[in-house]
Amino acid sequence: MIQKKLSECIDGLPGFRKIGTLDPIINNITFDSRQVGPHTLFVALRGTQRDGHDFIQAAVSSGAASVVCEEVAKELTGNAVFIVVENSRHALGYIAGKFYDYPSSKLNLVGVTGTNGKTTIATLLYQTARFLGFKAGLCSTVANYVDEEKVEATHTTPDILTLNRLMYQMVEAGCRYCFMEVSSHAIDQKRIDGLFFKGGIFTNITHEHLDYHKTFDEYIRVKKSFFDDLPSSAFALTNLDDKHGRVMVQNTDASVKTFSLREMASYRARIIEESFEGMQLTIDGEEFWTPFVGRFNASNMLAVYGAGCELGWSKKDILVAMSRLTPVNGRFEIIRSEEGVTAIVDYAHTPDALRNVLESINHIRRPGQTLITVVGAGGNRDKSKRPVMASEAVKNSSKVILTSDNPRDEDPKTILDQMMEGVSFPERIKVLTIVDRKEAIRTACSIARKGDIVLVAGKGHETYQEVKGQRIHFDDREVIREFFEQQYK
Ligand SMILES: CC(=O)N[C@H]1[C@@H](OP(=O)(O)OP(=O)(O)OC[C@H]2O[C@@H](n3ccc(=O)[nH]c3=O)[C@H](O)[C@@H]2O)O[C@H](CO)[C@@H](O)[C@@H]1O[C@H](C)C(=O)N[C@@H](C)C(=O)N[C@H](CCC(=O)O)C(=O)O
Ligand SMILES: Nc1ncnc2c1ncn2[C@@H]1O[C@H](COP(=O)(O)OP(=O)(O)OP(=O)(O)O)[C@@H](O)[C@H]1O
Ligand SMILES: N[C@H](CCC[C@H](N)C(=O)O)C(=O)O
Ligand SMILES: [Mg+2]
Repeated sequence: MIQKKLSECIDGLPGFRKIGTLDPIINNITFDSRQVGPHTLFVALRGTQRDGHDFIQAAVSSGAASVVCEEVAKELTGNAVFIVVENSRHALGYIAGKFYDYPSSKLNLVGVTGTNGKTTIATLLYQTARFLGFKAGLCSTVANYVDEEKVEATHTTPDILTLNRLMYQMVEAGCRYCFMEVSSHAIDQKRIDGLFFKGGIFTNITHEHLDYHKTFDEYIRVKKSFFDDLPSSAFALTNLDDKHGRVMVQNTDASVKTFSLREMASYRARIIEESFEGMQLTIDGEEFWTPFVGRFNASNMLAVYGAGCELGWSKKDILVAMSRLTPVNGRFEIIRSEEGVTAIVDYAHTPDALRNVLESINHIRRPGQTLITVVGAGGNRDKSKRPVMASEAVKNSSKVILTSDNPRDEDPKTILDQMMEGVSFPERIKVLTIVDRKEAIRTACSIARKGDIVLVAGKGHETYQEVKGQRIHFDDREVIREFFEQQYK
């Protein structure tokens, strides 16, 4: 167990005011009053729903040894030592690093940001590093890994305490590398404050999370601030095929490197051949086969290659490793029926991802093969993407079944109505709405004939459906397999 004196935890913290004379032992840090016990340092954060300052008394009553906060209420009772700071979130990042002895500085930490492709790139980098014989860690939407030990993920980017704890474990396990997704929520909420990055990768930025960021400009500003804050010792690898690729790195001190499938760049690739089995690519003049499908995945592969080169790995070794990579859970996962139907489960939950996946399928499918798309949109999330996702689905598919994703606290029927608003009247003939996702998937599979393709989009690796605060077991792949097996009997 880590134990430190409070003075060690806050040593060097800029501009704090201490109230109290004691220097208690700290063996736990939390920002949740419900997790407080003796020797705990409680950090009060102002959140989106609640204000942690309202729980200071509860934390102190539960025995908190110290409280970091932005203001202290006069009527508080107890004998905790107060550390008053200007910004508690920033202080938390600093203290978390200090408490765990800055594990990120002992790893080569690479952060991947962008609307789509983060999980894919971070996971493939982790796989590549391990293939090359290095111990490595991963922080991703699907799962976290401390070398080969899996740690369940709750967020795309965990909070800063969890991150430091995971990285501390990675260092203890002998890891040299850590690959992590950096979500825009995490940047905004300072969940990555105080981390030492060796590199940053930008994938793309398109419509997403406007419920949180309000405007696209603000979403861009937040993503860009990740690169603005990178040190000069880091690399910033950006995608020139995205309209905002150059803007992202225009104010960074990091060494800027670029990748592109279209124009001159530090790292370039070309697709030679594509099928549902994979792609033949050339990268840096070397030809190789990858089991991934779609132009967007060629871009992801190139980012992996570029980052590997920036980390000093041998080009040949990277390419050998990359040809052996295995697909990422729930990303373009193919399930074939005995009847000759191809079902594809994919995590596309943004308009751009959906368009990309559909375009990739359309590029490969032959005339006569019908494409049936099953898709929904999450509740308690960006409402403005709903009609756009429906419109993309209808534009690029033969038939569409609109259904529920994770409705969360919303009425699933209302979400479907909002999706329908993106479908013009003449096109509505192509669309069915079925609220029950299982029924929607089964209907799509039963309409499909030999050679047809069913795309089930939005939930990918997820093994649950979130309805009114409850997670009910649900797995798109299970539903498809079960249907295909019954059909064959
Ligand atoms: C909107 C959002 O991002 N919320 C995240 C945020 O919560 P918050 O700061 O708003 O918390 P809050 O509920 O307002 O509470 C404020 C403070 O009071 C404290 N509190 C509260 C109650 C109490 O009794 N005692 C107490 O101390 C809370 O612990 C918190 O510190 O910080 C929490 C701790 O890190 C997160 O768990 C929480 O994620 C929620 C569950 C969530 O759904 N987040 C999603 C949107 C998210 O973060 N997604 C991104 C990107 C997804 C992508 O890949 O596109 C991700 O990185 O996963
Ligand atoms: N480079 C890319 N450009 C556009 N779309 C992509 C790209 N890579 C993957 N996708 C699409 O986006 C979906 C999500 O991919 P991935 O999980 O890698 O993204 P992510 O950025 O981690 O998403 P999240 O924000 O939910 O964590 C994939 O299932 C695929 O449909
Ligand atoms: N990280 C994204 C995932 C969305 C996945 C989709 N299935 C949904 O629930 O909307 C979010 O939390 O917004
Ligand atoms: Mg992800």
